[in-house]
This record gives sequence, C-alpha cells and structure tokens, in this order.
Amino acid sequence: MNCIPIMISGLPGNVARVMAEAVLQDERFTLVPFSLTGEEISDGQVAVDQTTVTLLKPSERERKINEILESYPGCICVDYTHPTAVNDNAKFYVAHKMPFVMGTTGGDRQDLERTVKNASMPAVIAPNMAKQIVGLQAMLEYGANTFPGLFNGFTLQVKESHQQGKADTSGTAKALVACFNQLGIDFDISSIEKIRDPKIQRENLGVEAQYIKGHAWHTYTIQAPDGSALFELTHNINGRQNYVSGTFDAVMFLKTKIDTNAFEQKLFTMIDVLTAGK
Ligand SMILES: NC(=O)C1=CN([C@@H]2O[C@H](COP(=O)(O)OP(=O)(O)OC[C@H]3O[C@@H](n4cnc5c(N)ncnc54)[C@H](OP(=O)(O)O)[C@@H]3O)[C@@H](O)[C@H]2O)C=CC1
Ligand SMILES: O=C(O)C1=N[C@H](C(=O)O)C[C@H](O)C1
Repeated sequence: MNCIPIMISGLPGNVARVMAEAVLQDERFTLVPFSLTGEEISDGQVAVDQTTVTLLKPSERERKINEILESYPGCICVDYTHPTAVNDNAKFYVAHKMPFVMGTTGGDRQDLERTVKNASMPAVIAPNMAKQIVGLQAMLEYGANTFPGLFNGFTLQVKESHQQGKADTSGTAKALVACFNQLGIDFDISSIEKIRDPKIQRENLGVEAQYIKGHAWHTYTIQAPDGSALFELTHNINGRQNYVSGTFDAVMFLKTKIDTNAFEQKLFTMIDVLTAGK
C-alpha cells in the first residue's frame, strides 16, 4: 500500500512534535517535511528525528503549497497549532482541497464548522483524540439525547488542569458541559475552573513532576440541590501519547472516505471515527 503523506501543522509545538515522531514510526504514513507554524517563529527548520522539517509562516505558505502538493499528492493535514490559528488554517486547507484533522481547540468553532461544511474535501474536528475519552463523550451524548433534563436543578463544578502554557479553556471540558446542559444542568463554560499553577498541580492534585508540562486532568462534580445525591466524573491523561492512535484513526477514516468517494457529509467528529471503527 502506498504511504499516505501527512503534513503536521504546529511544529515545533508539543503535540505536533509527538505526532510527527509517531508518523515517522508508522509504515502507513510518510511525513511531509513541511509544517505550518506561527509568524513569530525564528528558526526556518526543525529536526524530527533524522528528518528536517521546513516551517512555513502564514506569510510564506501560499507560495510553497502548490509545490508541496505536487510532491506529496493525497496529502492529509493534521493540525495541532494554536486557538488563534484554527480558522485561518482551516480556510487554507479548504482553499487547497486538503483533507484535514483539526485537533487544535478554540477559535470560532461555528465558523470552523461552516468552513468545513462548504468544503470539497472532508475533515475530522475534535477537541480530544484520546479514544477512551471520545467514548466517554459518546456515552454522555447518548445519555443527554435519550434523557434530556434528567439532572434538572442539579449543580455542576468543572475543574480542568493543564500545563501552564495552555492558552485556552479545555475544548474537551466545553464539549462535556454541553452534554450536562442538555441533561438539564444550568452551567456556563465561563465557570470552568482552569488550573495552570504547577505548585497546585503538584501539591494539591498530585500530578507527577514528569507530567506537569504535559497533562490533561478533568473532574466534573454534579450535586442534587438538597445535597442528597452526588455524581463525579474524572478523566486524567498524562503526557501526549494517548492522542496519537485516535489522530491516526481519523487520518485513515478520511483516507477511506476519499478513496470510496463516500463523503456527501464533509464534517466528521471523533465519535464518527470511533463508530466507523467498531
Ligand atoms: N484534540 C486533541 O486530542 C488535543 C488537542 N490539543 C490542542 O492542540 C493545540 C496545540 O497544543 P500544544 O501542542 O500543547 O501547544 P503548543 O503551544 O506547544 O504548540 C502550538 C504550536 O502552534 C504554533 N502556531 C502558533 N500560531 C500558528 C499558526 N498561525 N499556524 C500554525 N501554527 C501556529 C506555535 O508556534 P509558535 O511557537 O510560533 O507560537 C506552536 O509551535 C491546542 O489547541 C490544544 O488544546 C492538545 C492535545 C490533544
Ligand atoms: O492543550 C492540551 O494539552 C489539551 N487540549 C485539549 C482540550 O483543550 O481539551 C485536549 C486535552 O485536554 C489536552
């Protein structure tokens, strides 16, 4: 089988590096030696293992992309960049008919969905690519759709802890809050408690030192108004390896859709990917 060319956007960022290294280890894929990055980047190239990747600033990408696509036909993009880049990057991929997996959170999510729905190629968009968390999301969505209002009047507390540099409120937490809202709980995403202080993470939460710079710990606490019932859901991810398998499943999902020309629908979620892989 020919290798699928993968362009990882977001190098030299944390997740993009993990993904690029994993692409190099996976015989299904070949790493496109270019990466969309930010305007402030100083170095023009980064090394990923033995591969030199050229970084393309927003001001440089238009000039290079046609040559890249000629050299790597069928290229699929994987975007792990920055909330401020989500919408422009999606528009860039769509303009150049590049299917993509958008792992980056934040940005204008309604605009992102509109961009993909009007595109000629499909995309997978998900705030979390860890398959077990996607499964939890699917369970909660089922519950919310099947038993709307089940938790009417209950209260919710959401705490999410991530590495200090995380720019935005967790997209995963926002997605689960939407399910809790449908279940009847009045809660606004602005009330999500963001924990970014390494001291609190170490001493209060117990995040291991090795994961302080890369972890995603979420706890959702639901209580009955009279205090007679309490429910708690926690999902803690340490490091970034847990996102690789789901990301690559999303790439293979898009490849199958494209090869079978079966994509009237353009916008897909990780629940679509998980369901297809049952
Ligand atoms: N869906 C999922 O499963 C997961 C999603 N995420 C999300 O992925 C994103 C990246 O996380 P993380 O790697 O930790 O973040 P980092 O800050 O480590 O990396 C972000 C990278 O994006 C680059 N960047 C900034 N602006 C642009 C732009 N306009 N175009 C292209 N690249 C740009 C940055 O470059 P510069 O240094 O120049 O700013 C940086 O290298 C976040 O939104 C995070 O929430 C993270 C983990 C899992
Ligand atoms: O920035 C991260 O690290 C993560 N971001 C995603 C989010 O915002 O939900 C997924 C996970 O929490 C890790």
